[in-house]
Amino acid sequence: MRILIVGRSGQLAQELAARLPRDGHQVTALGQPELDLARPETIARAVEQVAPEAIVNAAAYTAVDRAEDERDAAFAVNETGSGLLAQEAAGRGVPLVHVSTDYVFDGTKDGPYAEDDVTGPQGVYGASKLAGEQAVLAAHPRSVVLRTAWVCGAHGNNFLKTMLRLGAEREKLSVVADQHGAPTFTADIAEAIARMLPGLAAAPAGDARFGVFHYSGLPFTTWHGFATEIFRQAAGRGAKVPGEVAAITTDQYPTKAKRPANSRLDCTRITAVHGIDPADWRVSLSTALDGLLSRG
Ligand SMILES: NC(=O)C1=CN([C@@H]2O[C@H](COP(=O)(O)OP(=O)(O)OC[C@H]3O[C@@H](n4cnc5c(N)ncnc54)[C@H](OP(=O)(O)O)[C@@H]3O)[C@@H](O)[C@H]2O)C=CC1
Ligand SMILES: Cc1cn([C@H]2C[C@H](O)[C@@H](COP(=O)(O)OP(=O)(O)O[C@H]3O[C@@H](C)C(=O)[C@@H](O)[C@H]3O)O2)c(=O)[nH]c1=O
Ligand SMILES: [Mg+2]
Repeated sequence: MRILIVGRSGQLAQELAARLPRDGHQVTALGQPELDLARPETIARAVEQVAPEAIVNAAAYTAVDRAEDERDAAFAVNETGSGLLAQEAAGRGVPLVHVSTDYVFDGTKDGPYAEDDVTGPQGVYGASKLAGEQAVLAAHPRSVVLRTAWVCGAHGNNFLKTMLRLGAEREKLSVVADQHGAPTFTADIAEAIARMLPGLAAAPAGDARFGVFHYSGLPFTTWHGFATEIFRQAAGRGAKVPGEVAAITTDQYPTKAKRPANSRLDCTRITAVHGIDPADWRVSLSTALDGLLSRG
C-alpha cells in the first residue's frame, strides 16, 4: 500500500517510517513545512501529491506545559489540522489512523479506562487532543483513533532519554510515584499500526475495526516505577546511574499543566477486534536500551 505518515521528526513518525516498509508498503513521511497541520492549504496539497491508500497521523502539538500558554497553537494542530486531514482522507476514500492520548481523561477513575469512559482533560494539550478525536471521527467514518500513553523509544525526545541524561549527570533524582499508567514503546505502536492497516483498507464504514481503541504497554506502573526499571536495566549495561531515585508526590513536582493521576488504559478492545496484544514494556525497554546505550 502507498501510505502517508504525517509527521517526520517525531518519535513515532520516525519509527513508523522505519517499520512500515518492512511489510512491503511504499511510505512517504511528510512534516513541516511541506505538510503543516497548522496551514490547511498544505494538507490538501500534500495528500493530493502523495495520493495515499492509507494515512497515519503521527504529528501533534505535544508540549504539555507550553500548551497552557499556547492554546491556539495546540488546537490549530491537534483539532483543526487533524480534522482537515480526516476530511482529506474521507474525500479520497482511504482509512486514517489518528494517534491520541491518555491525557483526554481526568485520571480520577478507580481502574483502567475503557474507550467509552467519560473524558475530562486536565489541561490544554489533553483538551486539544480530545477535540481532535471528535473532529476526526465526525469527518471520517473510516478512521481509527488510537489512544496511547507515556510514549518512549529510541528516536526523538521522551522520558526514557531524559532519565538517561539526568541519571548520568546527577547522584539523586526525584520522580513522581502517584501517577499510574504504563509506558508504550514506539516500536510496539508501529507494530500495532502495521498489523491493523491491511484490515482497515478492506473494511467498510461502520465496521467494528474503526473507532476508538486503547493501546499501551503492560504491566501498569508509575513514573517512579518506570524510572527505577530504566536505571536497573541501564546499570546492567554499565551505564552511569544515580545512587538514589526518590519517590515523590505530584505536589512535590510542580508543573504548569495538571497530569492525570490515573493513566491506565484498558486495552481489551484492540485485542478482541484487531488481535493485537499489549506488549511488556520491560522487554521493549531492553531492546531500546540495546540501541541507545551501544551508540554511547
Ligand atoms: N509523547 C507521548 O508521551 C505521547 C504521545 N501521544 C501522541 O502520539 C502521537 C505521536 O507523538 P510523539 O511521536 O511522541 O510526538 P513528538 O513530540 O515526538 O513529535 C511530534 C511530531 O508532530 C510534528 N508536528 C508538530 N506540529 C506540526 C505541524 N503543525 N504540522 C505538521 N507536523 C507537526 C512534529 O514535527 P516538527 O518536529 O517539525 O515540529 C513531530 O514530527 C501524537 O499524536 C501524540 O499526541 C500519545 C500519548 C503519549
Ligand atoms: C523529568 C522528570 C519528570 N517527572 C515527572 C513529570 C511528569 O509527571 C512525569 C513524566 O514527565 P514528562 O515530561 O515525560 O511528562 P509529559 O510530557 O506530560 O508526558 C506526556 O506527554 C504527552 C504528550 C502524553 O500524551 C502523555 O501520555 C505523557 O507521556 O514525570 C518527575 O517526577 N521527575 C523528573 O525528573
Ligand atoms: Mg513531554
